[in-house]
Amino acid sequence: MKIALIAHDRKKDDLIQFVTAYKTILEDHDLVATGTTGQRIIDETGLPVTRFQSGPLGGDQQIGALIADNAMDMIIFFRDPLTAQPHEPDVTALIRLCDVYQIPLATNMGTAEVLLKGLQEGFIDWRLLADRRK
Ligand SMILES: O=C(CO)COP(=O)(O)O
Repeated sequence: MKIALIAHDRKKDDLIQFVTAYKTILEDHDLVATGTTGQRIIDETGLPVTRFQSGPLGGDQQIGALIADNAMDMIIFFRDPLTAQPHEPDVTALIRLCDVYQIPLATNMGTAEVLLKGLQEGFIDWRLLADRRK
């Protein structure tokens, strides 16, 4: 499965903690991330990650484009609900595309845990039936 990992600045420590805790699940999958988040995951967990642009520079939109191409299976996006983001429209657009294309999306650690445990149990296997371009 192709999984996107994204965190706003004040949530990056939480995401690193989460990725470290679930490394044994995540290492079996194809990971992508926005720029700064991806670099921290690489540096601090050793997992291979394909990095896109930083969020404010278009990274959310690049990941959204993969959703529209049916090339993304799950989004884990630890948003900061208490800080205004300069690229809020991009964040909203990414979340909207998850809803347009029925892509599992977690915006906090509680839901992310459920999604990864569901992934491990095969609950997301229906994505394998999707018509994939990549
Ligand atoms: O801003 C982000 C998501 O909207 C995350 O971008 P970075 O991973 O580059 O900090």
